[in-house]
Amino acid sequence: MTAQLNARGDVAVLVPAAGAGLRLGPGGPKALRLLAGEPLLVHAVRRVAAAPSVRLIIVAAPAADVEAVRALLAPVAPVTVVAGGAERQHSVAAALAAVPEDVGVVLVHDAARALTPPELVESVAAAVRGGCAAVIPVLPVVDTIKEVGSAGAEGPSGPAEVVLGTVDRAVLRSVQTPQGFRRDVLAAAHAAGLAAHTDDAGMVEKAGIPVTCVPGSDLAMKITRPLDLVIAEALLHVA
Ligand SMILES: Nc1ccn([C@@H]2O[C@H](COP(=O)(O)OP(=O)(O)OP(=O)(O)O)[C@@H](O)[C@H]2O)c(=O)n1
Ligand SMILES: C[C@](O)(CO)[C@H](O)COP(=O)(O)O
Repeated sequence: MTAQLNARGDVAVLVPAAGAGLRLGPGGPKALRLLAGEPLLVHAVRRVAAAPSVRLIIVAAPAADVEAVRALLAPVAPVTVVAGGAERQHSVAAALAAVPEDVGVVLVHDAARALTPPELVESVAAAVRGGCAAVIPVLPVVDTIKEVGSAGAEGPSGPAEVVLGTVDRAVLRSVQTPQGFRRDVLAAAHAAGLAAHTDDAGMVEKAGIPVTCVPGSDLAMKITRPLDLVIAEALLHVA
């Protein structure tokens, strides 16, 4: 039975939280690493649960930690916890399988984006409700972006790279979560068994479905590397 948060909400939020966090360094699964004394997953779920549209939350936890994550989240919000998979998209598929048939809007949100404000959850959900099949929050790219290739020779720190070209950043966007979908659209993309993708919108896009952008939030940064934890701690007073 799927735990309900708010019976009047129309949105299920899937929270993939089963990643190892290799880029963050040693210290166990990333979603359980502490930020100001609380696991990232607790920060993330608390903010998702504060969004009025959210009827239920399904967390994909590391398989060995399912019971521990249930106990951890019980005081935070009513959530359903399932075992995640080897890749992010397997974790999302496991959580999607637990969504009841009568939920029409499904959001997928990284536990690693622990400070994402409830307002962003609402704006993505509203865009799906307003008729968009798939919705992603985006930010402009702030650095100059180069395409590189191998120079075919060894440099001081491994194979040397050379610049092949400069990409027009005006047409590029940095993509965040939550990503929102009509439930049938997300389910069809996962059922199609597409090749590996780093985000769900990529799977939907490959299926030929239009993906709509809405403004993202600096607070929805992904905690990926050690410096990101320091930045997130500094942001806590505004997030
Ligand atoms: N098998 C996986 C891999 C990732 N994730 C989740 O997907 C989100 C985004 O992934 P990322 O930030 O890249 O996390 P990790 O895969 O844990 O990081 P790394 O690549 O550094 O190991 C995270 O909330 C992570 O827990 C997941 O549920 N299952
Ligand atoms: C889904 C995502 O957060 C969009 O930016 C991102 O692709 C997930 O991170 P990963 O490092 O690619 O797994």
